[in-house]
Amino acid sequence: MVSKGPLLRLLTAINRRRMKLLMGLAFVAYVASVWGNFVNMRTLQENGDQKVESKIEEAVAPLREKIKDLEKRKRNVEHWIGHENFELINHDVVEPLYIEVDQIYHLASPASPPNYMYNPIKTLKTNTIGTLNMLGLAKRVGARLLLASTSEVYGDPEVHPQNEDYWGHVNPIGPRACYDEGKRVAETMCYAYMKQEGVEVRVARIFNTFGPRMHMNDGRVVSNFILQALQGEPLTVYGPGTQTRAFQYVSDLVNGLVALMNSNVSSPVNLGNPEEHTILEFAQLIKKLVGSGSEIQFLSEAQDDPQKRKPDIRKAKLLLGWEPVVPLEEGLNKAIHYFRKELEYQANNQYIPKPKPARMKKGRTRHN
Ligand SMILES: O=c1ccn([C@@H]2O[C@H](COP(=O)(O)OP(=O)(O)O[C@H]3OC[C@@H](O)[C@H](O)[C@H]3O)[C@@H](O)[C@H]2O)c(=O)[nH]1
Repeated sequence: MVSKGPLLRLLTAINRRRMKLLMGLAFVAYVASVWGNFVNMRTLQENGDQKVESKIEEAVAPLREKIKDLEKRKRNVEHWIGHENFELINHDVVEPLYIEVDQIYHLASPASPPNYMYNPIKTLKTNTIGTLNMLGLAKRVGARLLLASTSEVYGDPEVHPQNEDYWGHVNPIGPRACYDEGKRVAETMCYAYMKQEGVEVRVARIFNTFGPRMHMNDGRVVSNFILQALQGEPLTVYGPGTQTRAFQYVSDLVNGLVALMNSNVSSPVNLGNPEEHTILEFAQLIKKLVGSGSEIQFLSEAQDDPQKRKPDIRKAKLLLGWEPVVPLEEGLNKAIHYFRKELEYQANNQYIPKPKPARMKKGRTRHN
């Protein structure tokens, strides 16, 4: 999810050859995580079905779907492919990377709770070994590194709204810990490299963000509710829906990341929209904007789900001159439009297994 404006402005401002590699690296994150999921899926399918020959076709079908997912993710950057200053590199940040860059936007990591919990060890490796590799690269080539940290470093907060001085309230062995603690130690690594090696670091604590080009299976609340509302399915609220979140539109986030990268602020900065809603209010708003007759269904509460979250963005306003400008409903309408198109795209590009030909046995047709 990128906004053309600030990135293109940036392209012209910085050495073109090196910038090209930076752009590639920025997308490594996302390609690596999709690729990781693809490989996991392949391993699971191979292990689960190897004994039963007749099940192979069945096992391969979801894999084919996954390959299509990978292609779909490539659609997120297709408008950049062919641009003279853009290069897409397929690389897992858990492995060292040797390239020449000026700036590194280190965005690698799944960010959706069901995705980062799906393979917690890989989430930990990406945020720990991956961050060490990116810091090592920054040190070697003298690049500045921006870490995409998260509001989840505040855990289930006891301070509201959350400002950057708050140390957080995280369960270190809970289901979210792979991400929360992974990002916390990633921040620690940034400041160790800054103090010991003089690496220039920027740390953005990103609050809930949404927008076009999210994955249909992302699993976070915005995409879930919109897709459910568009398909007339119940909107699944976890727990009573009294927990709160504040959602920012993706272009605001991108502007904030670019402003932070090019600032002289090395301490962590919250980037988020402080307009806070309960999840139940949010479900009702999405139903209204979609014009959907879907029910609201209450499911059991997610373990360690933060009960309140709202960014204090005074620091970003003061030091970066940044604040979100896209109103929630305007952003949601853009996301609704995108997901409507994605559903149409999916309907027209589905993998449909070929029907098996009917076999003849003793003169009569047998259907399998
Ligand atoms: O279908 C759903 C999905 C989610 N929810 C609830 O909606 C709230 C928001 O859930 P999301 O999964 O969208 O995201 P969370 O706020 O839990 O985590 C996010 O925090 C900020 C970022 O760093 C990450 O994008 C992500 O970890 C939670 O209370 C969750 O329980 C539902 O009620 N129904």
